[in-house]
Amino acid sequence: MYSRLLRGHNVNAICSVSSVVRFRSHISVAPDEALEDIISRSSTVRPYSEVPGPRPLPLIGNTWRVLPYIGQYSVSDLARVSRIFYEKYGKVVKLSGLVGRPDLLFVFDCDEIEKVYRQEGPTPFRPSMPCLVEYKSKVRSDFFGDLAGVVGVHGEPWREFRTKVQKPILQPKIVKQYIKPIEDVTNDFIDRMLALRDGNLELPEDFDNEIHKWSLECIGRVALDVRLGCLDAASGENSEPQKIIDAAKFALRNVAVLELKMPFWRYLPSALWTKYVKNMDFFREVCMKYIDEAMKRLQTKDPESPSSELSLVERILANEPDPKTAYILALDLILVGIDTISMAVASILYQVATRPDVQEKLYEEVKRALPDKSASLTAQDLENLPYQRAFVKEVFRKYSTVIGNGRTLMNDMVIGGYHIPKGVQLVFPTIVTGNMEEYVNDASSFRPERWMKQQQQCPMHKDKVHPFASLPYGYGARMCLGRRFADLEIQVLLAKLIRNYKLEFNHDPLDYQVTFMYAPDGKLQFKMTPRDEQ
Ligand code: HEM
Repeated sequence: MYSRLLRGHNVNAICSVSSVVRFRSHISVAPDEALEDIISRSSTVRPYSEVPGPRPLPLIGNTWRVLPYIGQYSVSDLARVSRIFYEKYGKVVKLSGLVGRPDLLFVFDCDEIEKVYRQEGPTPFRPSMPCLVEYKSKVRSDFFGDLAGVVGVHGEPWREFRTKVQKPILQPKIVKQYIKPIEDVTNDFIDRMLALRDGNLELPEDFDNEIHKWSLECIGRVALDVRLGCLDAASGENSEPQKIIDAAKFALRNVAVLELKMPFWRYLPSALWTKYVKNMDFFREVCMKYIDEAMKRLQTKDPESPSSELSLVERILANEPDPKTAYILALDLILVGIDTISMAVASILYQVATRPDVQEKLYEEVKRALPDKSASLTAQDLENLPYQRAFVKEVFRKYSTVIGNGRTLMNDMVIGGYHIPKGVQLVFPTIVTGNMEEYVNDASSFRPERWMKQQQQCPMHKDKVHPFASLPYGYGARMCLGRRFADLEIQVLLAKLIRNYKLEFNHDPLDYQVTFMYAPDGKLQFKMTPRDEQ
């Protein structure tokens, strides 16, 4: 829907007006300020047309660069491409002439990123997933109606929905109540890992799929109070949970392809677009089956049940009479909450297994915090793991699972000394900014200590991290809705695993690649040895 609106927006007209004038550098623009006012008080700001970047070819623009066979970039190379853009063109880079979509503006300047984030209004516009927008607002508008959820929804409808649902999902007091359910699921996952090991104590080649099963089982338990059975021995490739995982992966992993590589679905329904719609229909229907069952169970549940036993859906229903809100929220959470955290965990475990010194420090800390390794975890136990928390932050900084975030400019703005017209889509590539020496001291070293309180840091290093260089969960009103649960799930899994087992990776090092997320590409055949057996 919004991409259609933007298509009509004449970026070039603004450029041509502005190109005759030089503006003053680094002026923020008040939201309702007219272009003429900016022009009249500016003398050094450069016009949009002068922003450097790969030159679009006549007629086919820059889309050819990501086309199969002839293009120089592939979607899986997006992290590398971001780095090349920075090295070749500087801190502000324009990728224009993309079929069916506004220009992309890559911003590698953390002060400018901060400026954009800090002045965004109450309804920030993250330009992700126009294909999902099309699906929710057009193809299946009969189902979604006015309540389209948060993912791919913008403006007032997004704000209204998010306001209704975010309290139980983000309140630390409520989130802590899920430590036990998540620990139960995680214990089953670790048992399954043990059972899956081969004669060399190594996990199977498709271990990343097992991580996906754990994350789906966690969401099912937390959001719907249902155990989906993903971790049962019988859960094979034709099981329903596996189909949910495959459908969610397909939906997210084809976004970049549908947007950058094969954007022609906007004009003619391509085979990939038809498959995307069928896949989303399947995903929606199979999830609805479980959500419906959860709703039916609720009707027979004892109203006196303690609040610690409520699922997220129940908490929403307690304040929101329209059950559709709960349905749509659960769908959104399942859609974006499986692949994101699974790939983050794949990356985190790979870093644990390939950094024995760091793993020993993690182990020493968790042994102190949990002297009885079989005792249940408490919120206080997790509080006592500062190095573990810092370790996760450092993995996110150095190997940013989400390679970048973005915002559509809602008003003209000056960025990096250039006048940028509204409608342009800003990309903040955290995979690059989190590794820039200018913003992070000793950026190439992996040092979790940099995130710890001053007294725990090495006196040799003056640790500085620009607060906008590494934002794994985004920023502001639109920040990740599942971040507290994602963090909790990661912390519980690491504590339970490292307290009891040693992880190794005895194969050729893996390269990181972008699927939807940025994660090690290859077989995660970790060797898992019980600590007591050494
Ligand atoms: C480590 C794992 C995860 C990472 C790195 C991550 C990262 C992100 C980022 C960067 C955004 C965009 C924020 C912004 O625009 O400022 C986002 C949005 C979102 N995330 Fe996550 N996420 C993770 C896990 C999850 C999980 C497990 C769930 C659900 C249970 C989830 C649900 C969402 C939702 C619903 C949004 C859209 C929020 C909105 O637009 O209002 N995420 N996430």
